[in-house]
Amino acid sequence: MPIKESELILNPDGSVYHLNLRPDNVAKTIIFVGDPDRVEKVTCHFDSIEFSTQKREFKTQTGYYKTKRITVISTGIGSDNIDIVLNELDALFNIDLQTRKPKKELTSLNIIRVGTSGSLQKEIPVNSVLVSEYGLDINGTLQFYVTDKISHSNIENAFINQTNWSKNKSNPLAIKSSEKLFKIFSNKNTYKGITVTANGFYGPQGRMLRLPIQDPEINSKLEHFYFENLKITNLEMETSGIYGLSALLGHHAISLNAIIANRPSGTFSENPSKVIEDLILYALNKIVEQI
Ligand SMILES: O=P(O)(O)O[C@H]1O[C@H](CO)[C@@H](O)[C@H]1O
Ligand SMILES: O=c1cc[nH]c(=O)[nH]1
Repeated sequence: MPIKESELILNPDGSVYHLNLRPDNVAKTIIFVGDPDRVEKVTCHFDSIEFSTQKREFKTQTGYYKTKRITVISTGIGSDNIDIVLNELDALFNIDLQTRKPKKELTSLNIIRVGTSGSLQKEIPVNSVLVSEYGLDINGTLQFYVTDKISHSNIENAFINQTNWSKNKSNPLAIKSSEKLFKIFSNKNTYKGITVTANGFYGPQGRMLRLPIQDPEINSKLEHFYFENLKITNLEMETSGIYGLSALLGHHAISLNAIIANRPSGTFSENPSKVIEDLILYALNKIVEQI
């Protein structure tokens, strides 16, 4: 049965609904950034750009960095947007948009997030780079999918017990990064760990301005969480969604975090642009050399 028009929505020009992209606009290696202005901070290093478009917060450019065709797309803020971006990107490659049927031969994408994040460990300072070994979803997006084959219940149960996680919050899901990409992007200078993906920047990341939060001790609990040799290292808003949907759809994903805040010491980078710029170049060169 073809997928109905209300489920897979195409624009009059045949592009997918939110991203405004057609299959030939997108490379198989895709860099995700949050901020639409960060797209050009990546593509300014390209040798050529063949395609650009933007709809809402989703800005896309495709071109060549050295010998490699790469697409850069901004996802905006939050896992709700990741749900849109990953489903529509996957549709571009793995659903025949004419017949509206899934293809028999599926394409696996390489997805590299270049994002910013706040460290939860004193010894992971601002201006460092962290590669997320796991994404821990506390925002509920992945709970709408069937995740039992990709989630790690031993980590999730340890998390619920150690944090005395409220039943009123969505159940956490722990999802592993792509082993292939983790090996490529981590090195002796990068940190690694469990990245918690929250559904907000303030209360959901333990920040209190004027409003009290349900668990004022949550960040200290995250900081002290352990499971075997794993620690929770940082907080941001997209990684677990990218890991979960990529794993379910058969794509490889890795999340690279420029650490711009250190929550236990209360510090913020004096020059966040520099660590992001360095991370962009690091990611581009690894892609060309090893993907
Ligand atoms: O720098 P980006 O990629 O946007 O990532 C982080 O910054 C935003 C919050 O300021 C959230 O999207 C968070 O995940
Ligand atoms: O603390 C931080 C810093 C960047 N992005 C986040 O989501 N949290």
